[in-house]
Amino acid sequence: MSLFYSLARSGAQRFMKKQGAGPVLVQGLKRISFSLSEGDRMGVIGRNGSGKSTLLRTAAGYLKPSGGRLEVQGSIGTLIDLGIGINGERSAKENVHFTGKLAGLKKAEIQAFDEDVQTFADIGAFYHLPFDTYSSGMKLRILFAMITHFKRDILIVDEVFGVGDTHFAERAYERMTGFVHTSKTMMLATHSEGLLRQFCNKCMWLDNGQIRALGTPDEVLEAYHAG
Ligand SMILES: Nc1ncnc2c1ncn2[C@@H]1O[C@H](COP(=O)(O)OP(=O)(O)OP(=O)(O)O)[C@@H](O)[C@H]1O
Repeated sequence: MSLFYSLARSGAQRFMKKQGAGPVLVQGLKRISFSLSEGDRMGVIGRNGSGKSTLLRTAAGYLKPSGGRLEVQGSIGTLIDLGIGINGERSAKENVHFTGKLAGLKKAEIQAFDEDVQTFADIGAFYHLPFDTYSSGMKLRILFAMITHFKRDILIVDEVFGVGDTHFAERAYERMTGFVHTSKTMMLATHSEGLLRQFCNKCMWLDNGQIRALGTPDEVLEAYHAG
């Protein structure tokens, strides 16, 4: 599949129009082709701007491929953006209850969901204040606790761990290990070779929106370091 970002409403487009040029498009992905089976955990590596987030967002269904096709079977849990699916004017507690209701949970299950998120996130009284008032690390704690509460067939995680502190990273790592083993498939964009080796059996190296290498983490990391 391929993906172009359209800059139709941007200043760049207005400038190009004055020059008599056509629509401005940025190619995010170029003829990407891969398949993952149950049990596969693929790490996605590459330099800044290489297309990792674009690939994950497309796989999660937030972006539609401009060409080609995407087939996904199973429920998807994502940790891609620290705001997606959250009402910023509501507290974490209210968001948890809303998400629980939307997922069709019973009252006791929502209560358990609430307690789990509150305990794991450990953000004190902020749990009752609007989400928009949280720091990035606090948002990560809440969202991470929320998505890992549910069992999912497919887990798609972008490099968001960077905003968490060491204390959170240690606990998240532990919870993630358990969670990864209950999900069937995972995609993880990361700059951390530790995470890659710990959680992944496959690795994709993206360069300028294209696949440079696809194989085991050891094979791909070797190629990546060789340049
Ligand atoms: N909303 C957007 N509109 C236009 N172009 C975009 C948009 N988002 C990303 N791009 C472009 O798509 C390409 C891939 O970006 P992407 O964010 O997927 O890279 P990345 O590998 O995740 O980078 P990083 O490691 O910095 O997070 C880049 O050229 C970027 O400028």
